[in-house]
Amino acid sequence: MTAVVEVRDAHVVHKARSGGLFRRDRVYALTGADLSVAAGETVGVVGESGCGKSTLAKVLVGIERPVSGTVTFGGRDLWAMPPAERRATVGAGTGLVFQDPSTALNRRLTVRRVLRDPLDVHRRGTRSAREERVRELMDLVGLPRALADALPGQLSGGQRQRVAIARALALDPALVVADEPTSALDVSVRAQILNLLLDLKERLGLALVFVSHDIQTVRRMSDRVITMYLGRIVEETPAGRVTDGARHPYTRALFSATPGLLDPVEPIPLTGPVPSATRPPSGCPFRTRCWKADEVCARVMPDFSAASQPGHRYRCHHPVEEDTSTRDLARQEP
Ligand SMILES: Nc1ncnc2c1ncn2[C@@H]1O[C@H](COP(=O)(O)OP(=O)(O)OP(=O)(O)O)[C@@H](O)[C@H]1O
Repeated sequence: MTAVVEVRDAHVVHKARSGGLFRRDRVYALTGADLSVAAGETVGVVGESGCGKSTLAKVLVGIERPVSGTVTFGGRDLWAMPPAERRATVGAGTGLVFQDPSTALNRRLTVRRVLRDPLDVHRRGTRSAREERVRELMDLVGLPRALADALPGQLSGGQRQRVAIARALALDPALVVADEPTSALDVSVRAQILNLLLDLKERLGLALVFVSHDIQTVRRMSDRVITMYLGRIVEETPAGRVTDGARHPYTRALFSATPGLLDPVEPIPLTGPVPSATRPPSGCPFRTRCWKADEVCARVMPDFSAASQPGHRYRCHHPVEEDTSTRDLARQEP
């Protein structure tokens, strides 16, 4: 499968926000990330708060520049392009759907204006072709055309998120990144928005990256699941295997703690806090909370190993045996 977007060995480092202990503290938001996403596939990204999910999302759509590493879009190095070309490539080639449509949409612009804006900026077609495209986009996301002149404040939360999705699709992007697209919505409309995203991915052949705290939803939505911990991708698992086939102890623990599994598994408790991203532990970052860690884990960050299934890889010195039930894992001494 040809990759729509490919990230290689990407590092993102921030200056710590004020309030950090030291003014020169650095936050290691993304460390050595490798990921590629192909047309027609959904890649889910999971991990606890602050592990770098949104940073990875921003790197994928070219709004965060890694301090090192490459981002290749449609086979071309994004950050080697002249700025105007990069803006055009990113603007037309990618769409980003944010968590909260109330803040992502300008309150003073009608639905029509919101959807026309990217078409105007990128000078797509004639005036009447743009009007036609607005109608097409509204149909695509299931918004009644009668709402074209409504302001965001006159819409429901679900309708606002449909507008945001339509705007992300306006220029026919190859890649859509949805960062927590349903967490600000009423539970009753979440499933509709998720189904809409999946349906659009199928119909338009999109590469879809789906970031969420809601692990169950990620599992259901995705073909592949990326597990992140303290800025690092620690496992990439075919979605059907994450509950009982994942090899990284952290992925197992994360998914075992998910309520609502069809086949409930014994929860593996995640003990202790996530260490600070300004001072990540040496070696494997998960070692301070891992029941399998030894002195090798404290010294060496493991490389990726391939699991028996294609598309499944993990970074761990002491991986969980394949298809071990979490019941057995939970019985092991921490
Ligand atoms: N602009 C910034 N300046 C300083 N630190 C930042 C900045 N943006 C992100 N960070 C830090 O980088 C790390 C990764 O943040 P990121 O938002 O990518 O995590 P996340 O997994 O998306 O978190 P959440 O699930 O809470 O949204 C965190 O420690 C965060 O505090």
